[in-house]
Amino acid sequence: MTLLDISRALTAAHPNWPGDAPFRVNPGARMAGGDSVNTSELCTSTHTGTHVDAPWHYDDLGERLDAVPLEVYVGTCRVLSVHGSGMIGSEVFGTLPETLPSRLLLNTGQPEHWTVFPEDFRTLSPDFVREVARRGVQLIGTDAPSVDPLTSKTLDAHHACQDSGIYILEGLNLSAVNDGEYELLCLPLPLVGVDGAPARAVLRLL
Ligand SMILES: Nc1ccccc1C(=O)C[C@H](N)C(=O)O
Ligand SMILES: [Zn+2]
Ligand SMILES: [Zn+2]
Repeated sequence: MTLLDISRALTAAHPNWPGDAPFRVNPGARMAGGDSVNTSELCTSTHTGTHVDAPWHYDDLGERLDAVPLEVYVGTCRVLSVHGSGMIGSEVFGTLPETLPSRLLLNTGQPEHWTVFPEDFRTLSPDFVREVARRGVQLIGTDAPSVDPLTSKTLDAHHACQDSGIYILEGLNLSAVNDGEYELLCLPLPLVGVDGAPARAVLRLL
């Protein structure tokens, strides 16, 4: 079985959403220092690297992560390249079939590694979100750090997703993936009561 890892490697140098707590793996016990094992202490924003958003991230009355069914993140998906700049809108509808699998992963051309946080990335127009929902999508994934622009305060694409019954997966690494249909296996950390969580996401060839 071949698995394509589409998660971002989390290194000490992984850049963060501006203002969030920096990603850190601090040393705990060290065998080199006489301890019986090696351990580490993890410090991370829930929105670092490849991660899912729970609706509570952008809606104070929205579901927390533990209320989101895992089935959302596992199953057939389509990977679609939408390289370019600015908002993704109605111009891509013509290239899409009338019926889409439940999961749509957007390859906007982000590189495998971020050395600095990409402040200018492709985002989604609410019209795009509503139209792919109509065609059957229930999860949108993107290789960008967000579905809305960095400075957005209204988070229109996030809310359009919630209104259309679509969940959100962000910060994928699709740099080595061809367009097509795959099985997505994405499992967020089992954190309770939170707004989102880092996830390991892989694609299985169908
Ligand atoms: N940490 C933040 C602080 C302020 C504003 C947004 C964020 C985000 O994490 C955005 C994000 N990755 C998103 O879910 O779209
Ligand atoms: Zn997020
Ligand atoms: Zn988001």
